[in-house]
Amino acid sequence: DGLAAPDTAGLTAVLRSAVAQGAPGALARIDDHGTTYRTTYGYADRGTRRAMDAGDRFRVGSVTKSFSAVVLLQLADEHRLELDAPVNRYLPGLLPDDRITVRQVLGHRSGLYDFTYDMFADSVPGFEAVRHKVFTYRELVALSLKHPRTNAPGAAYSYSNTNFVVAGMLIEKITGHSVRTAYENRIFGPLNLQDTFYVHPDTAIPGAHAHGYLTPDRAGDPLVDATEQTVSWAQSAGAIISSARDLDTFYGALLGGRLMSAARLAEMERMNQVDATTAYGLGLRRRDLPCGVSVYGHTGTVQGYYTYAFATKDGGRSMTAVANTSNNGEVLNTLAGALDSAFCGKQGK
Ligand SMILES: CC1(C)S[C@@H]2[C@H](NC(=O)CCCC[C@H](NC(=O)C[NH3+])C(=O)[O-])C(=O)N2[C@H]1C(=O)[O-]
Repeated sequence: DGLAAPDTAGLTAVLRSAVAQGAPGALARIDDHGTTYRTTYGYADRGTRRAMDAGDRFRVGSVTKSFSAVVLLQLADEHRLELDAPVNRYLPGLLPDDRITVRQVLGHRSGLYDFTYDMFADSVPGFEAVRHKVFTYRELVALSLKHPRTNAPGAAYSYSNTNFVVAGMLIEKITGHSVRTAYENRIFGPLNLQDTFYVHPDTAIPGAHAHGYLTPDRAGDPLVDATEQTVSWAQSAGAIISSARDLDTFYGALLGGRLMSAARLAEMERMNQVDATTAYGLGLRRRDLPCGVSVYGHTGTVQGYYTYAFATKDGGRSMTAVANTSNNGEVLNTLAGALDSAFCGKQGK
């Protein structure tokens, strides 16, 4: 594939910087055509001072959106769903505009307002108010519909968690099962993702895991251990738990064409430009790196955890990097450097 060898020293330096900027710890794993690189820095648990381990499980946040999109694209392959059909064909009366289609929802082009803007305007109080709450999908959609749409259906890209709450409703309506069952039967099981779980509404992360620490809005206030939460505000938009090994396996299999037909994968990868270096398809981001390599995957931000999980277009090389803090823009930006180290090598410097 002509890629430069991964710059593992550079990758470790990225993690060290993230810790210097406020993350208690960080981890990264590269799977490159059968060769695995692992690196960690700092702590998984500030209380016990346990060191971060590359095998630690964590909350993946919006990386969940790729899993939800895969299930719906598989249903399209099975002729049980049409991407250009109105959402309201499958969920009559749910949305106030019959023109909003499944494809627009999966591409963040529906115009549905993102209810998390209000929910997390004040980061710590907003989190504490919902960390143990259990929402129904309809309650979350109702929070969105209190606001006008951000754009006419299909007219613009406007990222919104509401879209992937609707995706979860579509999965449950069309399959007749919970999203948990759909994820397990269609992705977790077939790919043997032994570190990957959908435990909503339980709050515990099974097995060895990194604690996640929410950075408060006010400088100097203490970090908040956000590890235990239902993530019910996100569910099919952000509640999956996984590991770097499993996310590398998932995006390697997805981009390697093992989870859906080539035609559906091409639709997932049909991108709308978001800014100079990123684009969005259907539950999938593309990031264009300085060395000319484009990688495909998703980012995740959930209280306590930042995730980058990306792979080359053929799935031959994948990388997952995680810092166990959130609400810290410096750390989020620094962690993006893991992509350059993993896919551009030393030339990425
Ligand atoms: C588009 C994103 C960045 S936001 C979206 C989703 N995460 C959320 O919607 C959580 C937002 C609040 C998280 C919280 N921030 C605040 O409370 C700020 N007041 C924090 O940092 O812990 C996810 O994950 N996506 C990211 C993605 O897709 O990369």
